[in-house]
Amino acid sequence: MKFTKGHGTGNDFVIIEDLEGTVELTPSLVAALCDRRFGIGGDGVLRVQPSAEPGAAWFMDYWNSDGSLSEMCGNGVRVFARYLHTTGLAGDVIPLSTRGGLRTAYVEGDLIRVDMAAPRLLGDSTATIHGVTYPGLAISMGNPHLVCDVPAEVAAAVDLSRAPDTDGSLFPAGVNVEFSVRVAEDHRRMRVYERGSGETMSCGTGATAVGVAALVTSGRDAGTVTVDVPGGRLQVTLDEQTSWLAGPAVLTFTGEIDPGSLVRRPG
Ligand SMILES: N[C@@H](CCC[C@H](N)C(=O)O)C(=O)O
Repeated sequence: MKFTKGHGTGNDFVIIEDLEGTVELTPSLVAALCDRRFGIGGDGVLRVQPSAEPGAAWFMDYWNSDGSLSEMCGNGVRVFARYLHTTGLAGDVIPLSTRGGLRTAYVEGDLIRVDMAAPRLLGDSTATIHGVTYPGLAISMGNPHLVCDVPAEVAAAVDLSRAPDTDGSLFPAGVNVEFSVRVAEDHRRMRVYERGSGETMSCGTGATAVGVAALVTSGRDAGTVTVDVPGGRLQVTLDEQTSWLAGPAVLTFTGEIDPGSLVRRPG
């Protein structure tokens, strides 16, 4: 199986081109591919497939590193677009379909900007870690997020080695939790616990949710927010129609792996 590795601000993916629909991806194969010691390593897998949906030539088949599926992945869209552009499968403007709906990526040199669609505000909720409860704002970016505003020292110290406890009735399929720190008026820094992948160096839908939360909690429905993640810097813009995510996306290496050679991690 041929693959390409890529990342967007450190959120890294194994990209598998499957134009004929012949690759049999399973949750256990995805988990084995994403294992950083027993496999290639990655926060998720992006399978490149032709889209059956009108308006998009390509479908981003996104899988989390534990083998679960998600509706959307913002950095995934940017890396997926970089792959399509670099391999000549697409031009500078790339409409693509995801489980969360159509998105369009724009290749602008080193940056890839994505129309992330309009966010949906789902109301207040909480995340609890080691008995401490953090209030947050629930936002759907196609996939579910909970943005908790915290002081810098809390964000630095919070234990994200396991999933925060969250409201199962609001988030029946789990949630991605962002800990957002105010750096300045339109500047946030965040850490994230991603559903299905654990703590990652970046989350594009999460950064977009953080930017949206920063704007709406200050009474605005439009603006641009810089969001720093452990792996770099993203720009989030909200306007009357939609939200936007911009940042770098790079392909790092290619390779070939025999799925049969992947040994299951013991335990
Ligand atoms: N890293 C992604 C989000 C990936 C999906 C997420 N873990 C989920 O299960 O919803 C991003 O860049 O948005």
